[in-house]
Amino acid sequence: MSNILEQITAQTAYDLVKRKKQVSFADFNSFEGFEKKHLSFKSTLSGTDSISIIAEVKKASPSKGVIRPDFDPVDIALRYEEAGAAAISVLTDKPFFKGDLDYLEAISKRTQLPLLRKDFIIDPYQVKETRAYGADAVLIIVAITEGKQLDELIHAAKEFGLDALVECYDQNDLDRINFDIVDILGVNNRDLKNFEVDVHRGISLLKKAPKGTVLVSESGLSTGEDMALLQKEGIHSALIGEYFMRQKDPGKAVRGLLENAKVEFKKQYS
Ligand SMILES: O=P(O)(O)OC[C@@H](O)[C@@H](O)c1c[nH]c2ccccc12
Repeated sequence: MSNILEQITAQTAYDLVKRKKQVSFADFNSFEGFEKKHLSFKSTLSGTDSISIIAEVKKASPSKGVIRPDFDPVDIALRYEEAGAAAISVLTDKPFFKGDLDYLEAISKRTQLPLLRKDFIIDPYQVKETRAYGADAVLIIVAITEGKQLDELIHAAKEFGLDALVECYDQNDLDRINFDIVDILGVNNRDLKNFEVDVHRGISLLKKAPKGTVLVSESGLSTGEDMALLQKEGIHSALIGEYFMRQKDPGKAVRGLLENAKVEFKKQYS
């Protein structure tokens, strides 16, 4: 793995040493997130026949720089909720995505939707932290883990009452997943070596998961055609950030996309 993920993971490991000194593992027990009732990320994604949208709150990305200069995370999340998003993903990585754990906490106090923490998780400390700041689910990226670390993180998620969205890029990643303990699979359509997006590659990988797995197509999605195609292929959910973040009203964009998805599905597949 020689790409941006390596750089981000190295930075994360470095920052973690400092953070652990500021707040200990045990300190998290008194955080408000532990009092919040857990919302099921998994069932919200798979509860309907039509595609569900995980709408992402993301100010910047390594490939695009600042995407949304005028960034009010709580306002964006509330607009997503009102527009019919199924769940909300919140970037918390600071150095590369200009995210913040405080955004996650602030959003968790205002929305009724399940929240996914999007970060580079390499240590059970971060899993507990995810719950402490009010999330319901955590993203676990297979490619930044080694050996037993992957299963340890998935077990930590269960221990702290979180759903785990386990993310793959390729067959290698997929082969490392133990589907006895993983029930939500994400495939990133974006190749992190050259940032190219291929939705079809993502779909074929997702379809290799065992029956009953909740399937999430991630990245580079923006059209009703994309949504209709995913729905036809039996993919439960689409994770979308940049497209919404570039629209003046991200809520209106979610509503529009859900409507276009229906129109396209009818037009092409029924
Ligand atoms: O903004 P996009 O292209 O709609 O993509 C959203 C999401 O899939 C992307 O942010 C993402 C997918 N996997 C990640 C892992 C870490 C950080 C970010 C991501």
